[in-house]
Amino acid sequence: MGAYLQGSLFDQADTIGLGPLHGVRRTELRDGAWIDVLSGWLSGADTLFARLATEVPWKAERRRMYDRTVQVPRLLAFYGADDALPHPVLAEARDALSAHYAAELGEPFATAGLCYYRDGHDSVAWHGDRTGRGRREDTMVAILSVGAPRDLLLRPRGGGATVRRPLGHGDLLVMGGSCQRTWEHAIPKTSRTTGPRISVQFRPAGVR
Ligand SMILES: O=C(O)CCC(=O)C(=O)O
Ligand SMILES: [Fe+2]
Repeated sequence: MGAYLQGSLFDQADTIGLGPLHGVRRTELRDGAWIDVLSGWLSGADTLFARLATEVPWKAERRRMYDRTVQVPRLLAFYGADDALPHPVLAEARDALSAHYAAELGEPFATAGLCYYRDGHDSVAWHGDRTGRGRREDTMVAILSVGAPRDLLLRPRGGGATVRRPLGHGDLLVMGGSCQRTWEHAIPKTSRTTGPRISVQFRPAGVR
């Protein structure tokens, strides 16, 4: 609670709305991967966090790990290309991203995956989004983060220095190029006191 209230000092706007995308800054990573970052793209992010936290039909999933099933350490929701998103600003965000990256991506963002990290025990382990075409082809995954910041870590698959970007309060990070094939990303657990965070990942059709 303390951390969440402290966080909200950074974003006291009540009105939920998106800024322009032209301030996005690209960082080239090795091996044909890159990330684009825009801090505070969405204003009213803490208000949106509260709406999503209560209104999204969150699912706690279990996954098979070798010979046992384990609880996935975050809550999940998935919206396919034809599903209505849980807040109109998310459709606006998806469409703005599709327009901004149209020439480079060659197709629109279509689906939205949502993750809810309730506290520092929630996390996502090192992975690439490689279930679909991201395994073979360059693509993009755009992440909009609301609520308290958590560190997104990226590291090259072949070994090398880790890149760390704290994301929360309406920040945008886009992973592009070969990022899902040649790099991995994670949201590590943290023992620091941290408020809850929700991330929204926009992906083209056939990328997971
Ligand atoms: O929460 C995030 O920012 C990352 C989530 C993620 O990597 C995924 O769901 O594939
Ligand atoms: Fe991912």
